[in-house]
Amino acid sequence: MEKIQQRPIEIPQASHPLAEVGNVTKKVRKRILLKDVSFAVEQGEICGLLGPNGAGKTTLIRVMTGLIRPDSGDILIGGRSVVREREAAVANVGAIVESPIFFPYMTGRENLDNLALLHPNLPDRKARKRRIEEVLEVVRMDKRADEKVKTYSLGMKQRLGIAQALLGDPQLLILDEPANGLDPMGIRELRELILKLKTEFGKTILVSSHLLDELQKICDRIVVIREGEQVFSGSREEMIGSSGSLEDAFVEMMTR
Ligand SMILES: Nc1ncnc2c1ncn2[C@@H]1O[C@H](COP(=O)(O)OP(=O)(O)OP(=O)(O)O)[C@@H](O)[C@H]1O
Repeated sequence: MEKIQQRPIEIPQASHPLAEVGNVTKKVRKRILLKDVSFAVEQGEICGLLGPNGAGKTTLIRVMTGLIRPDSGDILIGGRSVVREREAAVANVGAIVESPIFFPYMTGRENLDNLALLHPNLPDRKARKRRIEEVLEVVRMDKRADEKVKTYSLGMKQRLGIAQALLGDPQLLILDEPANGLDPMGIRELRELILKLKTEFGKTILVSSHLLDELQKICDRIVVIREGEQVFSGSREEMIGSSGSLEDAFVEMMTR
């Protein structure tokens, strides 16, 4: 039988990459949603994913979390292939893709209890209970955990979403537009939480947002996509360059 020749996947070199996106292409019917996207996120970094509406950010996140398969290319998380060994690769990922969904008539703790049942590394009740208390404390929801989710503010729901993403103690957190709809206090709390997850808990975080001021405050690395194509990947300083701010650099990049 003739062997199918596969193009080698070119993964950019970084010193300790935790997530490596290599030549990812995704099509739906004839439409190309992602075209040859490649970048790496190093251990302990916060990477901002930017792009105008419809650029393909959520699609990329869905591919990275194994929710949809790329047509070509692959993603390695901690060296495991999302395409070939999906379960092992995504065991190391916690994500909020679009809005986190909870049962509104159950309390925050009850919702986490339900979700913790799905985690292979939380096999017994005692381990689940301990982990739920830990994550509630990390996101500062421990005092409100016994109230029904329907009474929570959007900021509290987002924090509970992050608690859910942390249940399996993943190295990589992927947050798709977590600041959407939050008020200034909620945005500040979210920023402090994301920075705490990096500095105190050593998490690596990929976060998409349209709030460029926020991304400028928290990100080490920036990836920009437009119409499915990666137009930039580099440090925050390289992106800002002489523009003065991430917003100015982004607008210049989009209007070039
Ligand atoms: N299953 C699908 N079938 C066809 N088109 C799709 C599908 N999923 C996404 N798209 C299209 O792909 C493009 C990229 O969508 P995506 O949601 O990834 O963009 P985005 O960068 O996250 O946008 P936004 O900033 O508005 O959230 C959009 O034009 C969208 O309509």
